[in-house]
Amino acid sequence: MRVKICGLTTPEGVMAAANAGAAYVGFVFFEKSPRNLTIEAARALAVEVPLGVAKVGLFVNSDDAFLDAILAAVPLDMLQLHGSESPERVAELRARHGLPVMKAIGVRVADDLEAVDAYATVADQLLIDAKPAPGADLPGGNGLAFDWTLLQGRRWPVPWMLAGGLTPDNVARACNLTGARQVDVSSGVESAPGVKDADLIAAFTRAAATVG
Ligand SMILES: O=C(O)c1ccccc1N[C@@H]1O[C@H](COP(=O)(O)O)[C@@H](O)[C@H]1O
Repeated sequence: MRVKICGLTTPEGVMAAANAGAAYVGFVFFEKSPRNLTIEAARALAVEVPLGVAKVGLFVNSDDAFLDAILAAVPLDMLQLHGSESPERVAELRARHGLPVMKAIGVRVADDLEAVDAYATVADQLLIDAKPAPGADLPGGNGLAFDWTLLQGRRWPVPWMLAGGLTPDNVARACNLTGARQVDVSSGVESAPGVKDADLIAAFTRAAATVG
């Protein structure tokens, strides 16, 4: 089981994630998020991440200038695209930056899964998240789960991660229901929006590790 702890904002949070065995740490570059980082803050965190833990940058419909500025300063290992980027834009960014790209797709009903196939041919990984409520400020990071049974029997040709409303209490059940072998969490390991809790991070990775 591989765990991504997203929305880290402090060195303590980064170390809590690494010590708990996270395979990925996520840094958010989206102004509306309570987890948004400046370039300087992100760089200071990224250089402290232990070797072997992948540093993922989360972007929402970012333009080239913004991505260029971040990537010139912050040593990221993967791009997470969490907006309405088209399959063509995913392919373009993957080629332009030479980094693996993980495309997030929001799901509320079975029909939402139709979009996944188009991205499976251009992205290195897929992230299946809950679709936010209409008018929500954030396209993710809302602590909102979806009906996990929608994923039963689904297979894609690239690795995928499950996200959306995961917590230490529900992550094992979510994985057992969906077959997920990678999970991403933000709100579920926080004591308040944007404030990561080391005990919840450890509890989350422990719970994920119980999945057979
Ligand atoms: O974490 C954020 O602030 C965020 C902002 C904009 C888009 C996505 C964001 N987070 C991602 O959302 C999912 C689910 O998060 P949660 O566990 O339900 O809070 C996850 O993939 C985060 O990486």
